[in-house]
Amino acid sequence: MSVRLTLEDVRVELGGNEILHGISLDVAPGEFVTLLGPSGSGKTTTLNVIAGLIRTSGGHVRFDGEPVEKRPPHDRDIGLVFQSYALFPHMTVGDNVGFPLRTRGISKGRRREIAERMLDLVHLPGMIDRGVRSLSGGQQQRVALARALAPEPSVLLLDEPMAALDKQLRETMQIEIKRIQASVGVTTVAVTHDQTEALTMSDRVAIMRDGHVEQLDAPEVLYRRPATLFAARFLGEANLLPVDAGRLLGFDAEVGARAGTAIVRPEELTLGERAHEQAPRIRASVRTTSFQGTRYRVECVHPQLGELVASIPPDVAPAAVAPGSEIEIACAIPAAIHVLADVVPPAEGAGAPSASKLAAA
Ligand SMILES: Nc1ncnc2c1ncn2[C@@H]1O[C@H](COP(=O)(O)OP(=O)(O)OP(=O)(O)O)[C@@H](O)[C@H]1O
Repeated sequence: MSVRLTLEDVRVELGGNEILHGISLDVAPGEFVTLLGPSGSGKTTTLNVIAGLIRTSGGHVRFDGEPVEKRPPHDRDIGLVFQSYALFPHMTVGDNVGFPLRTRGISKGRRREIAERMLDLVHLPGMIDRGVRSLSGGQQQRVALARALAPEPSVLLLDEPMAALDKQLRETMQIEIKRIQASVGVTTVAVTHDQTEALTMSDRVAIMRDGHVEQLDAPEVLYRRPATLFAARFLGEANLLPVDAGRLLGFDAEVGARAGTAIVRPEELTLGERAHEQAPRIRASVRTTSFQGTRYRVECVHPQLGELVASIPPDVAPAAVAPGSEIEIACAIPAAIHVLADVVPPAEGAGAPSASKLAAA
């Protein structure tokens, strides 16, 4: 039932401007791919192209190799879940879930049967006769998902499905959606600008930037081996440190490239006393420390490297990482640091913040 979804060099023009500049994506049957990127990078436009709601000006959209770009939305066999659930408020839960089956001429009895099965799947058993107005936001979102899945679509599209939920509920629903998607095995593309959400739900994440895909990879690969500075900074925090003549500046340690930018994640830095004797180290002064439950996030400043962020296990004495103190920061395994060869670190690296995280837009 689930299909291979392929976008080949897809271009879109809106209002005289090219918005998508050649998007290529290959989503395997049953795979969950999330489009992640800042506001305006083209995530929603890409999703709308797959749904058939926006016309392409070039390239192809294929389901199992078959071009579908000329097919209207209702002829594409797609399930859609939006941020604003778009449930029919005057209908019962069951009628909402069964709605897409009505237009396919499926009998009332059969619709009820399918709706019951779908409501079990989304963990809302016994809710079939409830009015949707009486449901919480999270429950409404489950109904929207049940409705999208009821016709057994070839492709499921999720557009910021969690945006209207509070943080705790969002985290529960991310795991729930992943569970439901995996059990149904439907090819899925989701849009989000929440990196945790992308990491939690997806088999692979496409980082989008200015109407193109910057990198498409498994979350672990994106985090450990980002292909560009943009990808490194968009997903998680990164200390971007210059590498010159094969050595990591400041730490004076040998790394795996002659010149470029080292992507040093906060957890790759630790307190000197916790590292092995030979680990290269620097002295830095602590600017701010925040306790985050499982780690201390320590922001410090080094005269040559600028601002650095280290993630320290929570069992250190708070005084050891107190703001204003001078600490020793070690880089435990310099050889394991990912270096973008021949990529010049951004100018802000010199004496200014080098640890950066693009705010989720
Ligand atoms: N109908 C339109 N006419 C002209 N430009 C448009 C239209 N719709 C979107 N755009 C532009 O296309 C670009 C991509 O928009 P899109 O909504 O796909 O981005 P996005 O990554 O989903 O952003 P967000 O996270 O804010 O939803 C933006 O610069 C936007 O201004």
